[in-house]
Amino acid sequence: MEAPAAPAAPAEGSPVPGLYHHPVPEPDPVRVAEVGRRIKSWALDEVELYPEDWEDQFDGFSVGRYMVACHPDAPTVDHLMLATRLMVAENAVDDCYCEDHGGSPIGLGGRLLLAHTALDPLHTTKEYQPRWAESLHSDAPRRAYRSAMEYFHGAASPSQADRFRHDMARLHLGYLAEAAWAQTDHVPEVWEYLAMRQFNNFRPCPTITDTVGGYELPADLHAGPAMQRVIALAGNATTIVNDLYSYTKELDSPGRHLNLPVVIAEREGIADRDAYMKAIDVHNELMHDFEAEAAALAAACPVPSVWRFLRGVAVWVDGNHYWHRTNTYRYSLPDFW
Ligand SMILES: CC(C)=CCC/C(C)=C(\C)COP(=O)(O)OP(=O)(O)O
Repeated sequence: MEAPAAPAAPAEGSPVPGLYHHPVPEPDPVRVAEVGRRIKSWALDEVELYPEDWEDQFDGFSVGRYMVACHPDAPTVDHLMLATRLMVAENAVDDCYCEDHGGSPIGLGGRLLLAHTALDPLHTTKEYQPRWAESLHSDAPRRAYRSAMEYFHGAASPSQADRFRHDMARLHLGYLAEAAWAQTDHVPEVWEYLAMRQFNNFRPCPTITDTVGGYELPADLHAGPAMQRVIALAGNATTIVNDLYSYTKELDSPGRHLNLPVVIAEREGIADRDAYMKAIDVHNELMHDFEAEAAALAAACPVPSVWRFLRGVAVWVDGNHYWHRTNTYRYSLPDFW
């Protein structure tokens, strides 16, 4: 039995002015602490995720607060841990293969494909199978994906696991397009950037909301075009939130890092501030469309698992905004107001 939550002190951080969003209740501090304790033990003892000197960054990521805010309906901390391990593993791949911690666009396709086999296993001959199995222990991203997926399989149905693998393949495709453009120093048109970011996207996180909530949205209801549109709009809004909150972090990082305001400024020839404001408008339109389409789907399909899933996605969207707003260790707003 979990102890009742003490009232949490409100977290700091200001929202992007003019950004359409919904505030969320402060995440249960007892759950946040327990998820934080368990994820550290998993990262250090089970998958040897990071060296000691990355500990501050791991703590600064505040993944416990993130996942508790995004999944308030998780029946237990074990359910929350499914999402938390995957979130940490996804960020390990992004950091170690693509970005901050030794990542590079060069050779990314090979690294991502081999890591993807930790989620979608190789089926091959007896001679080659053991070499592949060993490879899953050979670096931190693969150890993390392998272990997080093993736990996920313990709770997800086959179709929920397959949905997740499909979303991860989409994510890896998005990473590859971003890397290809970085290699050739290409700035895409705004719509092309938005297409890339629909794949290099938070989508794999909200779409596990039913597994984390301990129920299942049946595969055919997930696959319907109206549900697919709702999920895509939600994923796109959450990902533009990341572009807006991480704008200054990305400007400070070496080289040119594409994000929506940067691409709008460059391709539409407008000032940085105006481009940032336009990116806010893009986000707000996506959010309004997401909410309108989700409401229409809920009205057209009065099935309890559909309603709960749509609510779970909406709550994930709000929790994601909360985490970006309050993560002042990682993000700060530009001086545009
Ligand atoms: C957790 C997950 C599935 C992430 C995949 C996509 C991703 C890394 C983001 C949407 C975050 O984008 P970015 O790499 O730009 O993040 P930071 O700005 O470094 O926080």
